[in-house]
Amino acid sequence: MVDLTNESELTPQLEAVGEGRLEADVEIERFADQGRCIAHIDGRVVFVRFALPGEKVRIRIDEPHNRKDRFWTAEVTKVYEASSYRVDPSWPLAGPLAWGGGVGGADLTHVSLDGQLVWKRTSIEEQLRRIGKVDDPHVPVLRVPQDEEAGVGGLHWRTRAEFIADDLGYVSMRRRESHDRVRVKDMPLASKQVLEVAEHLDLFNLRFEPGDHIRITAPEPRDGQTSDVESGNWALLVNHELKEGREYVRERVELADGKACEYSVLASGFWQMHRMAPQVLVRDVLKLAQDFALKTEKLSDDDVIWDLYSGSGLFTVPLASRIVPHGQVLAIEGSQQAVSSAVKNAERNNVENITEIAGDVLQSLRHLKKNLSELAAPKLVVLDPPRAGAGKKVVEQIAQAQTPVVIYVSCDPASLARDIAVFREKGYELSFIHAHDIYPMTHHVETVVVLSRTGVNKYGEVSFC
Ligand SMILES: C[S@@+](CC[C@H](N)C(=O)[O-])C[C@H]1O[C@@H](n2cnc3c(N)ncnc32)[C@H](O)[C@@H]1O
Repeated sequence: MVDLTNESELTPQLEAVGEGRLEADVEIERFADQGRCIAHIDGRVVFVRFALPGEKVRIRIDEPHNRKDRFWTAEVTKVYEASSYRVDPSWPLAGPLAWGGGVGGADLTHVSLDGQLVWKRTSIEEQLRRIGKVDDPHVPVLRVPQDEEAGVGGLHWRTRAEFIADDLGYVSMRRRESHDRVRVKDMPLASKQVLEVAEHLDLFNLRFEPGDHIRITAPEPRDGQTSDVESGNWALLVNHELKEGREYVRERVELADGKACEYSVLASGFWQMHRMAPQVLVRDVLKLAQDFALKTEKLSDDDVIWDLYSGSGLFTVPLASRIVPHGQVLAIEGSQQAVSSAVKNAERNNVENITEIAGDVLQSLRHLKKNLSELAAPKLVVLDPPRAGAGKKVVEQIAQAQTPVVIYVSCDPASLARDIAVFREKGYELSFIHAHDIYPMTHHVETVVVLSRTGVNKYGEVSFC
């Protein structure tokens, strides 16, 4: 540990400020991962929260700070010279601890919406260069329609909001670096529909058992649906058990052709969180499937598509009905409950050309040739893995199946870059990439990529109007 009583251990940059705390004045150098930026103290890297490149700031080093650590982590306490991207925290409670914040969930709350796009673009490009070995990547990051509007400003996008009950049983959130739970009476990232449901339930004044996990799920109403809370299309879950509302909520995704797919989704399960994300991502996948697979004749409408990590069938249903209406979609998903929803969602949309497998993607693909050989040679693979990515072995299975086109939807640029590196080793080229800011106010971002067998149009032009 750094001996705070020993002057020689405190370099000129470091200052002991009482209660075992160390502070320093630093210049912030560049963006790093996890919503942090990089500074240096005496040659040691420090990852700083709530900073921006080019700023001069005072930071407090997180404890414990061991002399032997290769790097430290820290948080801004004071800004001397601000970046042009700095704004007052849009949600102060999620801002720096020193300014009365400390609850998680909005680590870019100090960054303007434009600055957030720059941050995310830089971070994806950096991972692609460093891990994916992609030369000179250009990754446009698109803002979701309506996120910039007055009264929204990057807030109110979560259709699922989660809390914990404090010692008195009130709805609260955990404060970083402590066991404190801070009672909350608002959640600025929650969609307006979630907040309406919270008001209807008087949620922020209810008492739960201390430590209870509380979740509200409330799909954003779409055209033709009532926005009335009385419609009952929402759920209050405590410790994953339904307390009020519905076990399954209805979600409607409007497609570019003016029609819509209807889904029934387990309120406690996975669904794309941003109120517009399902629509934005489905439209992307369909458009990219058309432009990179159908139009290039790599795929015909009677071919096979794999939809891996398929959840409740968000992509499976429109792929089956719009892209291969005379072929088959093989969907593989690990959660049995999500697969049950997906089967019902296919029926709900009158789609019959889907084969669902409940199981681990890698294991299922390994057994495919033996059990379902007619589905073993897909002309298009769509995959949307969890944060850890698909991994080398899954990528190898896709490559072994001689798949000409792959559409990869990713919520983590680092694992995406790792998987892209493997695809490239196996002869695929990055044909298209862009990203959507479906997690404003956080460092998270959703990237959509097309990989095709070498020779297919690199960085092909696709117009998403
Ligand atoms: C990012 S979600 C995507 C779901 C769906 N594509 C959607 O957009 O609604 C990832 C999904 O992968 C599933 N999953 C995670 N690991 C898996 C594995 N090893 N094998 C199969 N499914 C897995 C999760 O249950 C989850 O539904």
